[in-house]
Amino acid sequence: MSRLADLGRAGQAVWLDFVDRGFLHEGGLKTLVAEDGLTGVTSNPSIFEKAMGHGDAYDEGFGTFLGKADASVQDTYESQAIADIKAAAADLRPVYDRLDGRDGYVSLEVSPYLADGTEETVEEAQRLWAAVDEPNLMVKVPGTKAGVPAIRQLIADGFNINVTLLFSIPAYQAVAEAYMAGLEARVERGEPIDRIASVASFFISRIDAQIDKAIDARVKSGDNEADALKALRGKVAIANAKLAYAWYQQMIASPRWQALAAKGAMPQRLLWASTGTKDPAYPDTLYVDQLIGPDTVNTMPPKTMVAFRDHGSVAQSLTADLDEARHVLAEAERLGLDLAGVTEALVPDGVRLFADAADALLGAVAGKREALLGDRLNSLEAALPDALQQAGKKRLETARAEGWARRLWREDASLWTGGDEARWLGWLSAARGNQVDPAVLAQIAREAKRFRHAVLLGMGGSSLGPEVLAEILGSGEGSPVLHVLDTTDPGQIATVEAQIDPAETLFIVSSKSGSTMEPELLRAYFFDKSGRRGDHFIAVTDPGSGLEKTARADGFAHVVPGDPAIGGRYSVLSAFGMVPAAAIGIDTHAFFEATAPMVFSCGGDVPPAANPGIRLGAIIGEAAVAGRDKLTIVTSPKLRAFGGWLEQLLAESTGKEGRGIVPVDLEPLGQPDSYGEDRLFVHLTLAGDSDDDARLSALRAAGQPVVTIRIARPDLIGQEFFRWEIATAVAGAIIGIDPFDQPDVEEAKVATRKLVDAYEQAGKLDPETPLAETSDFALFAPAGTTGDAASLLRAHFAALEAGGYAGFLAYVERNEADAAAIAVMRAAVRDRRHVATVAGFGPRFLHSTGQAYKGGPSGGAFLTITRDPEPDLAVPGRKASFGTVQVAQARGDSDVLAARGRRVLRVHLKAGGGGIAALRDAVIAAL
Ligand SMILES: O=P(O)(O)OC[C@H]1O[C@](O)(CO)[C@@H](O)[C@@H]1O
Repeated sequence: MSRLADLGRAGQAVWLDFVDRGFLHEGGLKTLVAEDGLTGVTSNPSIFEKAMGHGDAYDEGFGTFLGKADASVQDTYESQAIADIKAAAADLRPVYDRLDGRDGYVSLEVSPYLADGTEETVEEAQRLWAAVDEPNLMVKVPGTKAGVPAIRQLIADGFNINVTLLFSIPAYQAVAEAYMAGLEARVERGEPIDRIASVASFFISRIDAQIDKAIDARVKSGDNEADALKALRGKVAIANAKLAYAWYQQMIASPRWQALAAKGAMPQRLLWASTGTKDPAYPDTLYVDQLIGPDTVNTMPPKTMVAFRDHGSVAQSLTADLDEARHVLAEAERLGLDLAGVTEALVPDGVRLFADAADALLGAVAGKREALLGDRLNSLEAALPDALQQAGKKRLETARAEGWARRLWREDASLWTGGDEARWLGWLSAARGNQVDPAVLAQIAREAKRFRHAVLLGMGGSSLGPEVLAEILGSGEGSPVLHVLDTTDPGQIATVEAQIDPAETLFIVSSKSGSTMEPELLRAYFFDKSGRRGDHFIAVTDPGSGLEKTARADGFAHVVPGDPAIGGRYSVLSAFGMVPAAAIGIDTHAFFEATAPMVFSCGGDVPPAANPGIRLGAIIGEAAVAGRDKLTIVTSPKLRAFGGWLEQLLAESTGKEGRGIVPVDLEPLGQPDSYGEDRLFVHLTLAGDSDDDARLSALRAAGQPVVTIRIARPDLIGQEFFRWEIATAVAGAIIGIDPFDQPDVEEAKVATRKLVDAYEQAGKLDPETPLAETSDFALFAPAGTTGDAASLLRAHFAALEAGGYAGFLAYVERNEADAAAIAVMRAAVRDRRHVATVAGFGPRFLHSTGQAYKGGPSGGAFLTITRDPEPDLAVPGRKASFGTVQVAQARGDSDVLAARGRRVLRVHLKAGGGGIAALRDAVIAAL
């Protein structure tokens, strides 16, 4: 028999500190059992990282999981770890049976991420115990402050526990106490204690590594105790272990333990861990040779095992030279070597090392998952300037070390401002398709087939998501066509009205708050038009809202509740997106299935660098804080509508407190020299769609940052909703704001309401005096500005500085012609002034980008465009028409923008003038 077997005869169990699939499959463990008398195996996150994080030995096992859309990386890793642990448990089972449960164990560690949570540790240990389901399992639990009460409870509950990360005698004593207390609790309940096994894993080499480092530093610096210090090299850890064992012997002899032993309790053996030498100057069997004694375990890395088999020496060393051990520790103290400090620091250090290993492992599994999913997962590439690349990388590393992915999913508000952010994270779980009842969606889909048209009445988060779904996925066969009305523009309302027959139309009134003015007016208008047919109406609103009451009173076909823990702009994967989707015949079940790979890839178990949402968030957040805060959205033609949704998400979430991201959508692509240093381009492209590749390549070549997101099929657009929600939340954390509120939107709403209420009283809006006029338009601006129309326009654009941006806010019908005229103005301003340009139709943008224009980065100059609505439309039960409300909204918002120090010039297009085309020419002339 080998020297290792001699250790067994000396009373010390030999365990292997290693697990690997190939080794197990080849019968390596069985051989050690047969030839070396091996009686146990330990694993930890680093061991699994070495086994699984490299090479392809586990690919077959991973494959059965990873190909599935909804397999989490954690589950995938764990399934394989558990398979290995079960295989090792099977190999050790004959030992366990032969020794009647006194040995033959295999250890599996709880997640290192839970080391600070008692309850979480207990739950995780229970879960692993059930998953492995082998009597010779030991669950490994760190002996941290939070771990000790968990250990006590787990022992009381009858689990076998290997306590890990013990470095100091006091920490070990606390654990031994917890073990006894756990057993005593069982005795008190009349439960057996004779089959409960536990070991206390005392780490050796890490202590010497730290102490020796301190010794070497002092010797190098010429310490006058150099010789005494040098004499302690490689001795302190062993001395510490010997004294721990001496305490164990006393404890075992105590009446308290003896009482438990009399009831059959097995002692909690001391297990020497970290017994491979790190310092090549030491004999490689040092931490085996010196620590041999009865009722102990030494778990060895394979290398140490090989070395000991070859030249280790077996003697009862653990109890020998105790005085010498005491002397070593006394000397260490005299010389100021801080053993207590070292052993204390090694605990969090050890937790961190295991967490690092777990991150590396989960990251590696996530990488394999990405490869296996292929184009079922949308891809992301980033061509970034060096500084941004580095900042992003650094951020991902900080985010990893600080556990951002886990904290996000754990709804930890300290990731942001520590305010009420946790109340707004319902969108995380909604992304799995469980916010809205599938049976209700199926019913709506069926019922909607009797309508030819569906009109969605809602603003911002209630309209922009459904618009993307309708534009990109379209209606199913036999289902109605969706029209989105997020406006008060009478022309636009009339255009939609002309396309539908209200008697054959389903109206979906969507408002989370149920109190937003525009959908309320539109509901009143179309309810009348439909002949007050409640059965043609569906309301989507948060429980208890005013809209819910109206809908019930008017006999709406459905009132579908939203989740109050989801803000409007994060609501597309909840009822607000899915009800309209179902109504137009989109298979919502299939949609969530197609979205799932991204949801799982962005999971809390996927470390930042491998997490597509956090990766993107790091890029856009770092870009924003570095001044590249104009996130310029470039889409391939079929994805065009996505920009409108994304604008709201980014602007309303991040644009506040003078910080954040100003999204730039639908600005025509220019030559590289048109752009300043404030851009980050994001290109979303659908396979088969045509892009302006030449311009994009030119931008990349000119050193502009370009992120490219590729989408293989239209139904994968759901993945981008989710990826961007995560990215925006993460960018919010980097920018340092609360990404779930919209503090500056309210002010414009209040200003508008004031104007509308005044109108309801007086029958007219307050008169205004134009600053200047042409035959085409009149100009209005806050007091203090003077000049003719041309000079006012010139001054407006001349004031733009690098890093600023020009806004065109048009309170007109949103149609192709006006959009084209605005695009021409934007391109001209961009090319001449080298600033970003944004545009929005009012009041649609008020519920979206309006937040960032008022509350976000300064430097915006806004040209607000209004006109007298002709013909106007009356709102049932109100004096103010749609047209009046729209003008009030424009004026209210302009006032607030001006009050925020933004430059605002309002152009009112005259009836009978040249309209927006004339304004376009005047703007170009003014540049
Ligand atoms: O769904 P609601 O409550 O009508 O709100 C619509 C939109 O208005 C806003 O509150 C801004 O005014 C957005 O955040 C929201 O998406």
